[in-house]
Amino acid sequence: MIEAVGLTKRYGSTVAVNDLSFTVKPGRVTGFLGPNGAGKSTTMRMMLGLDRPSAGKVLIDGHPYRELKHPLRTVGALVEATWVHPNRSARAHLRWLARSNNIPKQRVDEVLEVVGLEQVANRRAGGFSLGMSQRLGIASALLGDPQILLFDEPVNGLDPEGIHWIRRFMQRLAAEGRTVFVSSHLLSEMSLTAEELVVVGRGELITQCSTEEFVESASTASVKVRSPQAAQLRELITARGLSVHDTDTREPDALVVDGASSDRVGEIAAEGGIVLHELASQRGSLEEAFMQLTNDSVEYRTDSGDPSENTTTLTTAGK
Ligand SMILES: Nc1ncnc2c1ncn2[C@@H]1O[C@H](COP(=O)(O)OP(=O)(O)OP(=O)(O)O)[C@@H](O)[C@H]1O
Repeated sequence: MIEAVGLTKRYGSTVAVNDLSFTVKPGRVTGFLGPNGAGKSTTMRMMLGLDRPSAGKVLIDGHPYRELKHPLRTVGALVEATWVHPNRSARAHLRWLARSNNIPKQRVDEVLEVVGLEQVANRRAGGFSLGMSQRLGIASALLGDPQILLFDEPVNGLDPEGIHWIRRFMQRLAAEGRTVFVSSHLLSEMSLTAEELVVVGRGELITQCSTEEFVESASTASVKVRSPQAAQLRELITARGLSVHDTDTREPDALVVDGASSDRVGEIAAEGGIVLHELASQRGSLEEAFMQLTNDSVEYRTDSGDPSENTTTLTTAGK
């Protein structure tokens, strides 16, 4: 389990992470979702003891990373492109890593097999594709057989097959009972990968909830309806307090009703004896709605008044 408690990181006047508290539980993939610059990498670096919090703490199974007796056996991470000597083979790289961490040599072949690199294990890692390098990075993270795994934007730059593989692989690790925490700036990607989400915007927590709940709240529901009696239908719907507008293409016989189900619109039409030619639920773009949510929910406010106070605070509006 990972616990962030009041985690804060300031770089001069920039507040990269502000009073962030959340919990990541084992047995499921938890997505760490936020637009670029939201503070995800900074948070992950603090989790791994690579950066020191300005305030607050992160506990890994109850301990700060720096106090872990066997860090590699507790947490595995893929946080940035793994450095590999280009002339070294994947196997040699992993053996070197295992040796320097007192991990038995046979574990190297196990992890090579788990990530599907056994066929290319003796090839120079310098000639690996991005997808293969990611697999090698994951093999390194798995060397110590850790129960906790952190991945920072693992699918960036991968082709669809590579993305699919990583997604399935993370789900498999979670199904084995591990704690899997993975960052992304794409809600569409996280909605396919993660069961639980920790959502951040400009360093602050927006929400922690199930992916299903978040997708539901982030996407705007509307209904498109086409009728030869559109004007009459518009009146009936408006009279019931619902908001109606034209379609983007301004079709004369079509209307869009916001925030209503197709059932409700169909019932209203039936009550008025109105003929319908089309009745279709529509979902706004998930990504657009998410950007809106994360942009709207936080705003930067530089404290004025006291010039000695060189901090930027973040205010959460509309929580
Ligand atoms: N070493 C640093 N010095 C100064 N500012 C930093 C440093 N590292 C991060 N920041 C700032 O902190 C904020 C959060 O950055 P961070 O990289 O953690 O975000 P992110 O959510 O991981 O975004 P991305 O997906 O773009 O990497 C940004 O405004 C960034 O410019």
